[in-house]
Amino acid sequence: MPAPAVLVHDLVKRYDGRAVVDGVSLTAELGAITAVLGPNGAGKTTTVECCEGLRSPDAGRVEVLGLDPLTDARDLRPRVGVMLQDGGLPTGVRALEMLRHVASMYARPRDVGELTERLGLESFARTTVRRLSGGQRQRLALAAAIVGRPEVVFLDEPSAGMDPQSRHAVWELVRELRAEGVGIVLTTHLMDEAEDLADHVYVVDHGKVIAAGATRDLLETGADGEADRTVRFEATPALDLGGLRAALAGTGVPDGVAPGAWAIAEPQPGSYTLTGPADPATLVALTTWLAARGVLASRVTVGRRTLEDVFLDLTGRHLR
Ligand SMILES: Nc1ncnc2c1ncn2[C@@H]1O[C@H](COP(=O)(O)OP(=O)(O)OP(=O)(O)O)[C@@H](O)[C@H]1O
Repeated sequence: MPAPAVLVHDLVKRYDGRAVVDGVSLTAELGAITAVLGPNGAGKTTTVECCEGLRSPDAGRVEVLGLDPLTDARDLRPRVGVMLQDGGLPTGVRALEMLRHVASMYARPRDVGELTERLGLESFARTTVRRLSGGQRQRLALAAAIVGRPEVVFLDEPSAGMDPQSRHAVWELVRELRAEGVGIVLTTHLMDEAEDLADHVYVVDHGKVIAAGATRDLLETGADGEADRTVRFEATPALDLGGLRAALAGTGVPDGVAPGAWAIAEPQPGSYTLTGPADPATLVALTTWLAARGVLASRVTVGRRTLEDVFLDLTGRHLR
């Protein structure tokens, strides 16, 4: 069996005695998109930089294509593409010149013209890197990361600062790389980016993996491991949750259930979750109770978690 694209086992990285990566383990396969999702400062970039050979771990093991990013750096260089968060590009050269130069360093580069068109680089091809906008720099950095046909690509916040059109062009290209068998690891704090793109997600918080799995499983499984039937809705803040709990008693199972069977929470002002034996009568009871108070709920969903919900359920905090 070929080695996975990336294998991280019990990685620890400390700065000034503080573990900013604290025992992270993850596997990213070839031909798949793996997202490392978490809020700012969670340790995503540090983890990925250890995989890129840019930082040395304090403990744990990191392998890329079965090799050590530090001691096998020379072997890995032509096989791995890296897009750094700040672009990491030389600033004095023109955009297209730089891309051509990078392409010339590889044995079998992609067609620079085609890549330029796909990522909309023509409009700033002759502009020096220093004068590019953040989004333009990101697109150029992506082109430079993949022009050498790498087997593994690391993308750190790939669509940060991009307009929606560029973002979709980037996502499209990333999906194509996957279809070609490339292993893609991306860090992001954008839950829609992870949901739309990733086959596997690792949710990281305070240097630890707090949830991991196939994206679909994470979204469909509740905190208790059963199929998620949590009812979520938004409405005016500070509703009387005791009153709502009483109204819901008697819905949910044929013989009725005790009020205590429902866990009702308002994790953020105006955002509510009802966890319990949801059935069709639950929604009737909920909306009837709200209507009696003149409250119009929005975003009423049943069992449709987003990655934001996953994070909120686990930490009680929003991702951003
Ligand atoms: N060279 C460094 N020296 C000291 N602390 C650092 C260094 N690099 C990162 N940190 C700290 O480590 C923590 C994790 O940073 P990291 O960049 O890995 O997080 P992140 O999840 O990628 O966040 P972001 O999305 O903001 O980049 C942060 O608290 C950061 O301030």
